Amino acid sequence: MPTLHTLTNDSISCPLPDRMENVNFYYELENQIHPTYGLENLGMKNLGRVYRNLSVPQLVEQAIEHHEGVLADNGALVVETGKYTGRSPKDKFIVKEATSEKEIDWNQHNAPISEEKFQQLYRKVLAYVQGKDLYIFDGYVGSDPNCRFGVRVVTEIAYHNLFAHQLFLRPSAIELAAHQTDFTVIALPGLQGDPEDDDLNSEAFIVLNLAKKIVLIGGTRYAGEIKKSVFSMMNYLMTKQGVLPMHGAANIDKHGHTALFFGLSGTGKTTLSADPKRSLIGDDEHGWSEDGIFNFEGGCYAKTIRLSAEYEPQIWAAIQFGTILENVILSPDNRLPDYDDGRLTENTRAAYPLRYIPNCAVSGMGTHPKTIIFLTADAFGVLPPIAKLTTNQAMYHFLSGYTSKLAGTERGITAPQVTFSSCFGQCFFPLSPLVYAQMLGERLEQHPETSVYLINTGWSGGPYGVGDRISIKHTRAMVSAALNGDLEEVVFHPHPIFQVLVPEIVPGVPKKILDPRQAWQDGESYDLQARELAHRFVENFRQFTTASQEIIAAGPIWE
Ligand SMILES: Nc1ncnc2c1ncn2[C@@H]1O[C@H](COP(=O)(O)OP(=O)(O)O)[C@@H](O)[C@H]1O
Ligand SMILES: C=C(OP(=O)(O)O)C(=O)O
Ligand SMILES: [Mn+2]
Repeated sequence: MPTLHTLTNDSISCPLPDRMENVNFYYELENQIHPTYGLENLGMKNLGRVYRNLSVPQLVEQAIEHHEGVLADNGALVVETGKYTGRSPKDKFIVKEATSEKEIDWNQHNAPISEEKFQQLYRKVLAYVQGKDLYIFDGYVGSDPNCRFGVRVVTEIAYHNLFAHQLFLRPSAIELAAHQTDFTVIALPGLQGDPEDDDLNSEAFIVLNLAKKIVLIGGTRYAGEIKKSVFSMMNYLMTKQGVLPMHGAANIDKHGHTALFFGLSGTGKTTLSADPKRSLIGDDEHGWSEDGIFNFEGGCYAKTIRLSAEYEPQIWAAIQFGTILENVILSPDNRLPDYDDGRLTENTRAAYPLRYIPNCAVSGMGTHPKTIIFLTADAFGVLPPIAKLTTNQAMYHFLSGYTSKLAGTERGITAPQVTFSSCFGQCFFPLSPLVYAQMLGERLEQHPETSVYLINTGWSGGPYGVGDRISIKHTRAMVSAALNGDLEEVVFHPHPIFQVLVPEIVPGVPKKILDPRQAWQDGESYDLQARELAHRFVENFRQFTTASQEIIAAGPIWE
């Protein structure tokens, strides 16, 4: 009996014997049975089966058939990513060629690789895929129809294709038939690079070729690399369209007021933007154009460590059939996820489409933001949990990007590590932070009604190890107050060191928490720690030699 998937001779319009002499016919026939969907244009030959835009159930079936994962009792597909359970920034490279050489801000985040080494790696890719089954996802990034790019994601494993299907924008049948690729991601976790021969840092590689519009990923199964390399590509391409690309979440209320939440990984973009009182536009990557803001993606990638139905009910409920759970441990008793188990990593993740969040903004678009929130996880525990920023302070803090890298998201980070990450995500931005900062400045000038807040979702009452992480409950109360106008009548006082404006009261938040000095047992230790952080801010800001005096003066007072 033929299996469901096998085409029989009967299903081919012309029976074989009459066309035996026609060599082309065999090619066509082969192509009908095993279509390659244009992969030969990438130089890929002698492939196995190529699947394009399979449905969610088909991809889940394939993943299970190939032992990539198992189903949890809540319906999610649970996979393990092996050695790499987070992003590996040291393994990311940008090909240095005539154009990128001039445009890219070459620094520790944007490391170069030669064109020659890229070609060599590409030849390895072509050799590696021979005889292999591959999955294609053809879709889009950019929810604004005027600002979208066709993306093709070619993957070796089914769950990576499901990830692309859930995270990016899916085409309708008509769009799929006319799909054009603007850039391509090829993810082959089984292909390991050779650090010496290929000029890499390890066996893992994420190589962006901006000129050829190709991303090569190998040696790592962590799906976040697919998402964030597409983001890096967007952060390069969008500026050319006059769109400010942003590492931030967005949601909108019923009056059409949009809020943006900038923040480095782990600071709370996904958690706080999923708010039952507001419609989620997107949890991670947006563009700000002349018309308003729009999501680049069509799905979310939430952290699930210690996830609770009480504090993150929407994310909890989004974990269902079609969702991918990465590195989450299943309880052997009931096959339900044990979100408290960080045995494989602290960076356990759930990937699901936006529409799994009730009341989401399906268009993925919003108005010009009324409120902008910069999220920071302060491991020193000295920044106020909420403060209002003047425009110059907003520019200062956007360029500084002070926060902590939290455990797990990046390889090698096991405890909060203080960092200054410009634009709250410097590792994803190929151009100089000044380019993005200038675009933000222009927008803030055009929209003077926009309020900007700095919210510390990190520590309070002492540094990491001594103080506690501010509770989600209190942070949510502060976010709500900032978004629903509750703070408009409140009196603000400038912080003596950081100068940012601290509100006297926030409904639902104890006064003691609002003043960070009061939250510490010993005020003098607080002052010392706060001054140390202020010093770091000032030292870090020295790199921005072209920033205006007003912006420089908006930073913390150190002497
Ligand atoms: N006060 C807080 N605000 C936001 N998130 C918090 C807070 N305290 C703890 N968390 C936890 O921190 C993590 C924030 O992660 P996430 O929202 O995914 O960050 P991002 O999307 O910015 O990478 C979640 O695991 C959340 O449960
Ligand atoms: C996927 C990531 O994004 P975030 O943690 O910002 O949600 C990441 O940084 O790897
Ligand atoms: Mn997130």
